Amino acid sequence: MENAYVTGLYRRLDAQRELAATRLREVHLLESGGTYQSRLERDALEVHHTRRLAELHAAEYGLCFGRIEGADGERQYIGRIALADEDHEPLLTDWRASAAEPFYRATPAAPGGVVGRRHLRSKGRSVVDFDDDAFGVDALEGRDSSELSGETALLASLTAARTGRMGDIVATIQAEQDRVIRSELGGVLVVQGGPGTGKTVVALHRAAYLLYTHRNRLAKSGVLVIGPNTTFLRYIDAVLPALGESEVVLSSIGTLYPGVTGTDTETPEAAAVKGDLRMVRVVAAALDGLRQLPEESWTVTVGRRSPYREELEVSRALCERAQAAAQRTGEPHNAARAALVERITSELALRIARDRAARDQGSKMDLGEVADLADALVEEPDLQALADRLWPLLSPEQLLTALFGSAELLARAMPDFSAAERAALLREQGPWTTADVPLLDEAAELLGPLPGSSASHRTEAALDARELEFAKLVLDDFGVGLVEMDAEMLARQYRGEESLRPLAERAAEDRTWAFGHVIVDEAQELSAMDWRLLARRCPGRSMTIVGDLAQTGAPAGLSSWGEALDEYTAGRWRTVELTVNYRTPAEIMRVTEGVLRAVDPALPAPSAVRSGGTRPWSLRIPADDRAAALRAAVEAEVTALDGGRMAVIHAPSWPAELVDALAGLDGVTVHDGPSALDSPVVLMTAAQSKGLEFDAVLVVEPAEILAAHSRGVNDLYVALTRATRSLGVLHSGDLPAMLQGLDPR
Ligand SMILES: Nc1ncnc2c1ncn2[C@@H]1O[C@H](COP(=O)(O)OP(=O)(O)OP(=O)(O)O)[C@@H](O)[C@H]1O
Repeated sequence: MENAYVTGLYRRLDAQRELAATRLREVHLLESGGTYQSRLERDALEVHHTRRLAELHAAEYGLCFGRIEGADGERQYIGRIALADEDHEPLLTDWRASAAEPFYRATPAAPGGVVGRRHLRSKGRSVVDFDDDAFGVDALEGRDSSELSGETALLASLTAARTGRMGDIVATIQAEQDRVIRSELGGVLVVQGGPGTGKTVVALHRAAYLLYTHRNRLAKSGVLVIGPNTTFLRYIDAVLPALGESEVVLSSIGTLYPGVTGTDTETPEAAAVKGDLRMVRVVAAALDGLRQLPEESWTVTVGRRSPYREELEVSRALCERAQAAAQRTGEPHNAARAALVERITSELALRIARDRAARDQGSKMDLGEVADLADALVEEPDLQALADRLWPLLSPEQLLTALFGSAELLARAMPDFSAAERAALLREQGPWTTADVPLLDEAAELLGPLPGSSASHRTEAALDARELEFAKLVLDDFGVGLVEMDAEMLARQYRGEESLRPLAERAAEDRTWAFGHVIVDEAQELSAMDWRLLARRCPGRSMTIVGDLAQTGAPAGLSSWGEALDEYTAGRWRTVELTVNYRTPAEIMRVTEGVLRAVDPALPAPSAVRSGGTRPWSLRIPADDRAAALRAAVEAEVTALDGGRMAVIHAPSWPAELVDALAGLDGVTVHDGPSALDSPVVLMTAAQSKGLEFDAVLVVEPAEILAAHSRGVNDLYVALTRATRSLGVLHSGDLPAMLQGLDPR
C-alpha cells in the first residue's frame, strides 16, 4: 500500500521535473536581445528554473521517508520536498516545513496529537520496509517509552559501513536534534555536545532549514559554514547538496582572507600568540612603528629641474602636525595619507609664498595661487618620498611581513609579551598560515585598500530609480516563487556588476562580505582572533556555534564559551546540549570515561545509543621492534575490516620510519589532505582526525599522544571516540592509567 502511494509521489516528481525542464528550455529559446525588462526577466527565470530542477533532482533518493497520523485519522507523508497534485492538494510535506515538526518531535510520553508514526525505508523508488512507532495510552503499555524515534531505521543507518563521506539524516533526526535544527534564526546559539552526538550533521541540517524558512533574508547574504580544515570540509560537502542546497559557503578560517590559503605549518607557540586578542594592539602598534619621524628635520628639494628649484626644511613639528591631521580623519591608514600630504604641502606652499614675498617685495601670491602651488607640490618626488617615510602606503601582507621580519619592530609592538613569545613570531618570509589569516584581516581593517586597487572601487555606483523600477516589475510578475534575488541584485546583475556567479564565489572574493548566518563547527578550536574575524563577517550576530570543550586541541582554543562570545554578544547567547552519542558503541565509550575525567571532571559524558561491535582491546608491542609489530597488527585489522574504513591514529611527533613502515602496506595512505578520505586505511594524527569517523580505529602509543602538548589528553579523547565499530590500542610502554576496560590481546 505504501508502495502505491510512493510510486504516485515519484510520478508527480517526474512530472514536476518535466515541467521545470520545459520551462528552462523555453527560457533558453527566448531572444537574448529585447528590451531591458525582457532581458532581466529572462535571467531571473533562468536562475529560478535551474534551481528548481536541481532541487527536484536532489529529492530522488529517499523522496518520502515517513508518515504521521493524527487523532482524526488524517495521514500526512513526510519527505525531502513538498509535492501537491494537479488540484494543489498536498501529497508530501517538506521535512523543513512546520507541519513536519511532529514527525520529529512526538514521543510516546508527549505525542502532541500524533497517534501513529511510520518510518519508510526504500531501495531505489520502492519501499522495502517500514516500522511503526506507536503512540497513545494503549500503545504505551508494555513498551519502553524510549525517546528514540524510528529505532530500526536509526540503527540501520548507524551500523552501516562508513563511506568516507557524511550523509544526510533527514529520515532519522531525533527530537533533541530537531530542536536545534528549528531553533530561531536570530542571536547566537551554542550547541555543546560530546563526541558523536550529531553536532556536525545537525548544524548542516540547520543550514538547510534556515535557508528554506528564511530564504528571503538569507539568499542574498548567504550562510557561511566554518569547519576546521579542508579534509573535514570534503567529508561534509555532500550533505547540503543532497538536501537540495547549493548556496552555502563552506570554508575554514585559513581561506577567509581573499587571495591567501593559510597552511597549518604554524608552531604551537606561534599559534598561541597569534590567536591572543592582544594581537589587535600589536598590529596597530606595528603600523605605528612603520610611521617614521625625523630626529629634528628632513630636507626636501622641490622643482629640481626648474628655475624655481628650492631646498625646504621639514621640521619634526610639521611632520607631527601632518601625522595628527591624518589621524584625525578617522579614515583607514591608506586613505588617511591624503590628509597628511595636504597638510605638508599647504604649509610648505605658504612658506614659499611668504619667502618669495619677502625676497621680492610687491610680488605677493594670492590664495588661489598658493593653493595651486600646494597642488603642484603633491607631485614632487621628494615630497612623495617624505610621505612614504611618515605614512607609508601598505598592504596587510606588507605590514605583517615587516612585523614578523624584524626583531626590533616586534619588541616595539609587543611590550607586554615575553621575549620567548616575541621570538616565536620572528620568521623569514614564508607561506601564510591559518593563524595569520585573522591578523591579515585585522591589518586590512586598519589599512583599508591601497589607492587604485580593485577593492577600493568595489562600492558600486548607486542604481537609478528606473533600473530598480524595472527589476521590481520583473519580480512582481513572478511573485513569491522567485526569491533567489531581490530587485537590487537583479538590476545590478543586468548591469554587469553582479553576475549569475554563485554566491559562494562572490563572497569568497569580498573580504567585507556580511553573511546572514554563520555556522561554526569544531568551534572550540578557534582562537580569540578567529572569533574577532568571524564577528566581522557576521555583523547581525546570527550564528550557530557547535563544539565540544572536551575536544579542544588547538593551543589558542577555548576552555569556556564565554571566552569567545562575551566580547561580541554582551554575554547574550543561548546554549543547548546534545546528550546522545550516535557514533560510538557503549563498550568504547566506557574506555574513554577516565580520559574525559582527566580533561575536566565537570563535563558530562554523552550516553551511547547502542552497544555492540567488537570489544575494545589493547596489544603490547615490543619497544625495540615497533615497526614490524605495528605492520602485523595493522594488516590483521585490515583483513577484519571487510570493506569498511579505518584510521591509525598517532602522536604528531611520530618518527618517519614508523610512518614509512605502515605507508608501504596495501591500501594504507598517509594523511596529506582531503584525498585521504578515499583510502580504506589512513594514517593520521589525533588533530587531523577531529570531526571524522571510521568503522575501525587503531590508536597507537596513547602515552605519546598525551605527552605531545599541553592539550594531549583532549587529543587522546578525540582519537578514542572516532570509531563506529571497533577500537584497538597499541602500546610499547605501560598503558596510561586513565585508559581502563580494554581487553588485552
Ligand atoms: N539522528 C541521526 N540519524 C542517523 N545518524 C545520525 C543521527 N545523528 C547523528 N548521526 C550520525 O552519527 C555520527 C556522528 O555525527 P557527527 O559527526 O555530526 O557528530 P559530532 O557531534 O559532530 O561528533 P564529534 O564532535 O565527535 O566530531 C555521524 O555518522 C552522523 O551521521
